[in-house]
Amino acid sequence: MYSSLLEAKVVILGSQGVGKTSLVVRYVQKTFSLNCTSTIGASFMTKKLVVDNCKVRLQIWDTAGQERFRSMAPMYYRGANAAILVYDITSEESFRDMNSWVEELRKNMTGDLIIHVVGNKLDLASSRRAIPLSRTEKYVAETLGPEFSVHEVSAKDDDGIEELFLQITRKLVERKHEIERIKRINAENAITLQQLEDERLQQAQTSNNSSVCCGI
Ligand SMILES: Nc1nc2c(ncn2[C@@H]2O[C@H](COP(=O)(O)OP(=O)(O)OP(=O)(O)O)[C@@H](O)[C@H]2O)c(=O)[nH]1
Repeated sequence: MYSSLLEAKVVILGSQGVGKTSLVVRYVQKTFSLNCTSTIGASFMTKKLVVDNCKVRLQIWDTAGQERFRSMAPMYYRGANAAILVYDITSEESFRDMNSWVEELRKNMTGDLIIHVVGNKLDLASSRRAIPLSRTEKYVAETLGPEFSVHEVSAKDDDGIEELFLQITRKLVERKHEIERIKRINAENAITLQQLEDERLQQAQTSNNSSVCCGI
């Protein structure tokens, strides 16, 4: 018997071609393709799992890495409980880009956001590695602090992906009460905003009606 259900939002960010879609598809559908099409805007997949006696439903948002979609990203990371920042271990540029995501999230999100930095394409490490793991670990420790985690994974070889999502889910379950409290506040705020909007529309209608009366 499970104690409860936790619904949480996880967003995947990173530059074009680092393997964000491949990572999500590998985790949720257990498949991999070398011929993925580039993501347009964003899409999401759902994954259900049980961790520490808690049923969890992860809503995983896969965002587009192309520069032309960058300005849309806040729409997708808003309300996220965890973010996976992906770079490609064979690409210096994608590593630098990951840093810009860190800065953007720090500016726009609260400290509650769980952030995991992920170097993908570990299967290419022996032939084409450009970013040593020690460099990422140093960067994360100095920039984000010791509570942030670093992983190297391969969507192609299904290496490290289950472990990545398991670690994130464990943290989400630990913070379950806080996540539910924030959700309740957001829902209440949404109701208040709706009430304000209804009142505004009602007032506008009343004044329209009265101006019609005056005009007669
Ligand atoms: N060797 C190797 N190739 C990978 C791996 N993951 C993804 N790829 C390949 O990298 C390319 C890009 O993968 P995608 O998953 O589309 O990358 P993305 O980050 O979602 O790209 P955008 O949607 O354009 O942002 C594809 O050809 C994948 O097959 C991996 O772990 N190893």
